[in-house]
Amino acid sequence: MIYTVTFNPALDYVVRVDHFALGAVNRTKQESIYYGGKGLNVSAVLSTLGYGNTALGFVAGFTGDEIERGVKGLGFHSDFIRVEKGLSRINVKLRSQEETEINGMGPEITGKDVKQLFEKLDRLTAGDVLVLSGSIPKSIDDDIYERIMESLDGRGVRIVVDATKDLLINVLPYHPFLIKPNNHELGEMFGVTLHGPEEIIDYGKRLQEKGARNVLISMAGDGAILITEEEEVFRMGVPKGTVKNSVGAGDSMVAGFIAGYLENGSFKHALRLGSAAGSASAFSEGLAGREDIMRLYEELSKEGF
Ligand SMILES: Nc1ncnc2c1ncn2[C@@H]1O[C@H](COP(=O)(O)OP(=O)(O)O)[C@@H](O)[C@H]1O
Ligand SMILES: O=P(O)(O)OC[C@H]1O[C@](O)(COP(=O)(O)O)[C@@H](O)[C@@H]1O
Repeated sequence: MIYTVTFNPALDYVVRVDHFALGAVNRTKQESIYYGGKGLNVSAVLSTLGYGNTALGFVAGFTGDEIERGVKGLGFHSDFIRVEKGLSRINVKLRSQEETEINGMGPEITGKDVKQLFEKLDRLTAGDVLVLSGSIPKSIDDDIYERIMESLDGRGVRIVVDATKDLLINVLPYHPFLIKPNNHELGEMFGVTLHGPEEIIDYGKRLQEKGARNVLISMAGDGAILITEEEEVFRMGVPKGTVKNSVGAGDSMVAGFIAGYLENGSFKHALRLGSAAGSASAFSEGLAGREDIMRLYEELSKEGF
């Protein structure tokens, strides 16, 4: 089975404003709401690609009710824990001259709530895949992903972590199967700004030295670099297309990578399917559909990637 965990699900409120002006009244030209949060996006794209999975996580308040109701239509099974204090987030994604995001804090999760999550995770067995994705609410210590990995250590569960800073650094000694920082997040972890592929590969390898098995570094419109546990380095470009909304591109890439790897165990195929899914979502208003992903997969193959 594949499980995803989203500590901080969200309603993504995507608004388009012509020439956004700070400190003035702006009016939207277009607005949409999506069910978001990194793990939920991974769950949705996995199910689009034919991989059934269960989304775990925490929801609260009326926004949490709506997330719980809405994801029922996205093709995966959900098993959320309802928490009492606070609200699930509404994350604002402002589309104007530039893409600006305001991501909320999320509800208050107690020790009792976290215990319930550990009970659910205790069902995982050898061969299962677990995706730990996204930020955590302020009420939780940033060793939580590490504690989850520690509790599953030795069970043969493949764990994928898509998080930033300490949340990610702390899990590395537990040998996650895959981590997916973007190039900016990779630089931030080491307090540097990275220029060019050589530096990115160098710093990616440092994460491997700290324990990660496979490191996938996404670089938005510049594609991605994969450093595998077999000491191979693959580079991937992007297909042609017009970006409509890049929210969820990284999550789609993670889902495509997992689906591709589970299909035949090939890292090259996983990277290509992950990249096709990432770009297909960047070229869509919401998350990508299967047809678009497969079309871009063929395009990347034809271009020799
Ligand atoms: N502007 C874009 N054009 C084409 N593909 C893109 C674009 N933005 C993202 N992608 C695809 O999605 C992947 C993940 O996007 P990225 O923005 O790096 O992730 P994140 O959202 O985690 O920061 C990229 O590696 C690329 O394959
Ligand atoms: O948990 P975080 O880091 O605040 O991110 C949450 C946001 O990430 C997203 O899952 C999108 O992530 P990506 O653009 O990195 O794929 C949004 O749906 C959500 O609003």
